[in-house]
Amino acid sequence: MEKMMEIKELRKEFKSYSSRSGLKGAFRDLFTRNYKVLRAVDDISFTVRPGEMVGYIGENGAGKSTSIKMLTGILTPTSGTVNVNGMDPHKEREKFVRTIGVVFGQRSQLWWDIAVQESFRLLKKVYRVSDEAYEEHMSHVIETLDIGPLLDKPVRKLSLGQRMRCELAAALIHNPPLLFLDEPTIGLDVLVKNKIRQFLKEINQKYNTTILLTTHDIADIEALCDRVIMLDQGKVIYDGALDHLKEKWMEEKQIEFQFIDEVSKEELDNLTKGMPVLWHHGKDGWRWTASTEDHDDLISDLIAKVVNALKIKDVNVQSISMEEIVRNIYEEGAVRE
Ligand SMILES: Nc1ncnc2c1ncn2[C@@H]1O[C@H](COP(=O)(O)OP(=O)(O)OP(=O)(O)O)[C@@H](O)[C@H]1O
Repeated sequence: MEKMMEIKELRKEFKSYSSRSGLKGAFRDLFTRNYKVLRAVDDISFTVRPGEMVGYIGENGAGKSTSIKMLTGILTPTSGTVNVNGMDPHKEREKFVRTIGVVFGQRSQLWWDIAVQESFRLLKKVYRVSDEAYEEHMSHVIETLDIGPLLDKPVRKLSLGQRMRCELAAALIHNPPLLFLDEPTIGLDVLVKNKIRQFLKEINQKYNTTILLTTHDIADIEALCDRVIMLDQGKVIYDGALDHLKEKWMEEKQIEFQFIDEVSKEELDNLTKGMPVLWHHGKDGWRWTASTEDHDDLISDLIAKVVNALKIKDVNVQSISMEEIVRNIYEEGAVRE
């Protein structure tokens, strides 16, 4: 099997030093420091084939950025091995960066004060892209992303959506076989989001570009990725098809109750003892959601029990959304078999 990325037992630990109090403590700190070890990435392994679009997701602090930094050669692993596009990203850094494109939503690789076009021209030089290759490839990119009218504007004059489209174009100047995208649609309106998603699909189809996509917007993943890798506390807790996740969780129903009086979780748990129900807190103490299996009898039973015991203002039965599925999985920290 051909591989674009092969990650084995990858680990990154950070040491954080704590200082002791007082003068004596400070004196001791001179000789021996107390430190704690935080394992941000905890022996993760996976492979990615050429042309795959993989959603790389997890809660804040799950270890996504740290692992991507290792995959792009910015950080060295504590242990484990990384092979991306046939190289060790850290050891062969110069050669390596020519073969990848990176978009970090929050950081720009365009120069703030000069026209977008000038940034593109500089990057073209850095990546040693020939005029012909640039013309052929970029005229299409510029057209599809609809950034022609922006090219002579300095980046600082662009809106976020305009800038993100230019960032994407910049990451593609050398037509890399591999793209790392970190929150490429954050803060954008739906139209721009769709345009970017459409564009990513296109380049994936046209050039078989491999894409690793980090996002908190599950709709990005639904639109683009057949596969998701989910991290939690530095570990891979799910690696597989998004559809499969849906199948496992979609059989659920969410029943949202709005109560007249405040209720506690204990009360609700007691009430539905013996039933396959998980209670989640809503926006306030009056709102609770019960997740349960999708059987009519069960749902009627559950509602009947709650309504008999507690005064309710409103009740609402819904199928679970992808966002919620992911949130539930994060909360439980594991994927049910
Ligand atoms: N340079 C560092 N020194 C010490 N701890 C760090 C460092 N970088 C990250 N961490 C810690 O490692 C853990 C993983 O962080 P990381 O940034 O990889 O998470 P993330 O999944 O990318 O989160 P987010 O979605 O917020 O970007 C966190 O607990 C973070 O505080």
